[in-house]
Amino acid sequence: MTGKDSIYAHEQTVKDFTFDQHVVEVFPDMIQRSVPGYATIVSTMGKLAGIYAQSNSNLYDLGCSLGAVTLSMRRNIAKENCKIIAIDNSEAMVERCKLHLQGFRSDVPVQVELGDINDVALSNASVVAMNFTLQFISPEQRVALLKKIYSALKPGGVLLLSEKVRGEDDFNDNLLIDLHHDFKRANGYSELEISQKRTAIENVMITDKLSAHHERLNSIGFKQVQVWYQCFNFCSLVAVK
Ligand SMILES: Nc1ncnc2c1ncn2[C@@H]1O[C@H](C[S@+](CC[C@H]([NH3+])C(=O)[O-])CC(=O)[O-])[C@@H](O)[C@H]1O
Ligand SMILES: O=C(O)C(=O)Cc1ccccc1
Repeated sequence: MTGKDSIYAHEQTVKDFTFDQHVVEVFPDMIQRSVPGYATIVSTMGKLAGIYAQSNSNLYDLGCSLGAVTLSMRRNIAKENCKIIAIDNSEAMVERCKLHLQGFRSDVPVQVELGDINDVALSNASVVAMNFTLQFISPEQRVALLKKIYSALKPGGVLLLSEKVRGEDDFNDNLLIDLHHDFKRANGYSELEISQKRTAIENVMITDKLSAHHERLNSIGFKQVQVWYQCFNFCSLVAVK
């Protein structure tokens, strides 16, 4: 059903990256070959959701794409009366996500919604997952979104946040970028693909330093902020209310 990512294989006038139908068609291959440890991150976010899920609460997957984290969380929820709400603002993603989820059975209800996570209301949450989504939110909207998430979380609830990060200084940023590009080369991406993709995401994906994530989450009120995964510039952390 889905194919190999060759979106930037041919020289082109590179436009800003969007999550359109072409991207949907190759998304599983793209993310797997672009994010070191993606499968581990998704499965571990499911396990963490299983640990932190509370009975009679909502679990959110914000920027759900094809629902990988939703499926992983759903496999691990053992508490009663939990509901997963998966939200994405790409119509193409949401449509494919709904089809994808129909292929699996579970007693945990899932609601897939088309919406901008900056605008949707969140409530009664024990788990909020954002797997590589915050980096696509404009920097000036990030604090407001994280405050909204914090308010929606029940005591003891968690934010599961994965992000591509900027190195702490220029030298280390370039080191992480070089190591990531080696990873992409090893996964079959050409120099042209790597460089054109970099141009495409330049204006739409603004990364923060890991230290900035810590500072922002602490200042919003999260009690424990723990990085549980890092490979090159890809991190995942758990922040408890
Ligand atoms: N304002 C917004 N509102 C809602 N969705 C948004 C917004 N901005 C971007 N998105 C959505 O966030 C997703 C980011 S991909 C997440 C991978 C997934 N979590 C996974 O575990 O496979 C990461 C990547 O491809 O780098 C896309 O589907 C966007 O449409
Ligand atoms: O494709 C890349 O090289 C990226 O760095 C983009 C990216 C970042 C985080 C998750 C998925 C894709």
